[in-house]
Amino acid sequence: MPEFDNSKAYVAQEETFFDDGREIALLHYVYSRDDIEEIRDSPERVLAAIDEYARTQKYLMNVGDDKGKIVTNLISEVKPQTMVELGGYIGYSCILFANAARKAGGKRYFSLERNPEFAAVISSLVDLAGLRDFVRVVVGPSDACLKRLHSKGLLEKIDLMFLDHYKPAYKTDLKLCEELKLVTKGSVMAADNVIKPGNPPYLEYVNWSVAEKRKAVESGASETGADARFADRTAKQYATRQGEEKLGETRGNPNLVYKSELVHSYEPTGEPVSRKHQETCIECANI
Ligand SMILES: C[S@@+](CC[C@H](N)C(=O)[O-])C[C@H]1O[C@@H](n2cnc3c(N)ncnc32)[C@H](O)[C@@H]1O
Repeated sequence: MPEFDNSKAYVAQEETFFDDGREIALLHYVYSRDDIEEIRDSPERVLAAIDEYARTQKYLMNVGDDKGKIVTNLISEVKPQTMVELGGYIGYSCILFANAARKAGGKRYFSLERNPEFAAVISSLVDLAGLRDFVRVVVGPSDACLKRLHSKGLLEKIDLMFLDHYKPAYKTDLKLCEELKLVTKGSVMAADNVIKPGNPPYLEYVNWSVAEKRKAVESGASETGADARFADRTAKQYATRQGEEKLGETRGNPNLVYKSELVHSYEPTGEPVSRKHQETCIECANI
């Protein structure tokens, strides 16, 4: 893996690192730039302006340039007609991946974001980037959004899904997509942060055999709360706004088998201390 280029590092992630007004401050930062007219309709320049904010003002929990490349490479390979992301935040991954998916001949990019304020920021920046006709920003909890899009016939199959939202919901949302037949043969999943901070239930699930999954279904084990293996900080990351998280109970489709690959990369800060922890991974799983 090449060394991290420190000149592009985001500022450090402090104790409070989102939902303190910085998302709206980002909008003011972008729209008050002298070069706003040159940025308009250019996804690359909008991304550069977001990166500049996160490098000079405040940290943003974006996928960033390095990990982003893993997914844009996957988009070139998979050429998804329909791509879905779970967790849009301020729209960085949305603009980066929707631009790549549109270039690869795709039809639609759905960005699912629960926080309505963040969703409004995504919409504004997507519009600025000239991607309004390609991207649909959907506001609400991912499971409810997926069910609604499916029941309205707006989403029938997911070719590529980027999971980057509430970590304990990765597994339950994947199972929901299986159950609704949104994820089926040929679908590819790219899951962020599966090693740091880690996602044991998701990794376990995509690596289980059909027999192991059937056994879990038969045991009828309940999954309505965060798995005990998650650190409190991760399980309660959005608790200030959401209170206690309730996960949907889903059976999934135990007959699907995933091929998995772990890809190492860097957080946009280029930090932390030891090399091992510096490496974060995107889990790419396809059926
Ligand atoms: C790490 S950020 C996403 C970053 C974004 N993918 C990027 O790289 O630019 C996680 C986002 O997921 C959202 N989120 C958390 N739980 C969610 C849920 N259950 N459904 C939808 N969005 C959720 C949070 O509000 C937050 O904006």
